[in-house]
Order: sequence, then structure tokens, then C-alpha cells
Amino acid sequence: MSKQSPVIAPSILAADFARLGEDTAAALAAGADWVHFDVMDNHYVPNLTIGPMVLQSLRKYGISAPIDVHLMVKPVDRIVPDFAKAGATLISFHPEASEHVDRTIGLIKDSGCKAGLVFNPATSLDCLDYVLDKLDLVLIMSVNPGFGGQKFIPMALEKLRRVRRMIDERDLPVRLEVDGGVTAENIGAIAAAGADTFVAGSAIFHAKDYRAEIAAMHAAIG
Ligand SMILES: O=C(CO)[C@H](O)[C@H](O)COP(=O)(O)O
Repeated sequence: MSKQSPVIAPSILAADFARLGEDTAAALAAGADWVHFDVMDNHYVPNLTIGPMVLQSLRKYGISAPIDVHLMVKPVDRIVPDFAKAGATLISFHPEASEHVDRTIGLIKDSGCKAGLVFNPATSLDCLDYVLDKLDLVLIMSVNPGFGGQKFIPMALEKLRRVRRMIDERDLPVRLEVDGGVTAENIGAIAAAGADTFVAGSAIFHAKDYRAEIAAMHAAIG
């Protein structure tokens, strides 16, 4: 399956948490497609963020767009049902944070969500060979996870190309997402490397004009 239509997913890690509903709605009204929801546990990564209660509050506030949950937590399995109940659309996790990757994918799908697998800059893609056909999304981290506002690591481009080839060779309807340091300036090269789903936190939420920033990203993707 060739590349799917581009999706821009603002990471609410960079939003104003004191007015999260309003800020999230503003990004969606400005042309964003999904909401990227970063969950950090101060164990798998050295930072602490938000959980299922906050996701549920966004749904109650009226956010109906897909919510793309990125679990940077260990262990993974026991928190999956809580995010599904709270209204997650897609749940992604890191293979090294799960005892049994295939079982966790099954758990996410049985809970009614789509499943994604996330690879850090220095994590091998080996396990992808065995589970790619069960996934809805592969997320390539272009920064080390834990903090927003970091610089894009260029070696992520080669990883994106490799995963794009795997998806295309198997003709699978799997999205290829990238996360970390994505801007209107580098998104064209990232799209050319094969990504179709783009997480951007600081570039969108720190921009004066969300709509202009998202439009510039779409223009650069082409
Ligand atoms: O998962 C993340 C960090 O672990 C963030 O989603 C990512 O860094 C996006 O933020 P920015 O666009 O500011 O780099």
C-alpha cells in the first residue's frame, strides 16, 4: 500500500496545560487532523505528564478528532484498558517497555483501539518483521523520548526509508509516523523519506498563528 494522505498531529505536550481543551480545539480548528497525546511516567522516560483522566476530560470538552496516545510508560499492559475507556483512538507503545509485544498489540486491539509500535533513535527495527501486519501505525522517534522542543535527529530519515520499504513491499495499510523536532522547514524531507503522519509540538503550539504553521507544513509536504 503506498503512502496514505498526510496527517498532522499536534503534540499537546507543547500546549498550555492550564487551558488544554481550548488550545487543543484551536489547533484542530486551524487544520490539524489528530491530537497526539504524550504519556510519560518518570520511569521509562525522565518526565511526568498526563494520563487517562485528562484524555477523558478532552473528550468531555468536545474533542472528537482521533486521539493518538503515545505511551512512554513501563509496564504497558495494565494502563491500556484505562486509555481505551477514556476515549483513545490509537495507542502506541515501545517494544522494550512491553514483556510481550505481540500480546500487548492484541490487548490494544481487543480494547477497541488501533495499535502502534514506537522506535527510539537507537532502537533496532528487528521485531517489526514479526508484527508489522498486525499494526495500524509505526512511529519513528526523531528525538530521544521524554521532552518536547528537541532538535530533529537526521538518522531518523534512514529509518523512515527502511520502514516505508517494508510497508510498501508487504502492501500494508500501516501509517508511518514521525515524532520529534518536526517543523515546516524539515517536514518536506521527512515526507520524502516516507512518513505520512507528522507529530509536531513546539512548532505548532509555540507559533503565533497555528493555521499559518499547519498550512506551511501541508505546503512543504506537497
Ligand atoms: O514524544 C515527544 C517527546 O518524547 C514529543 O511528542 C515530541 O518531542 C514532539 O515535540 P516537539 O515537536 O516539540 O519536538
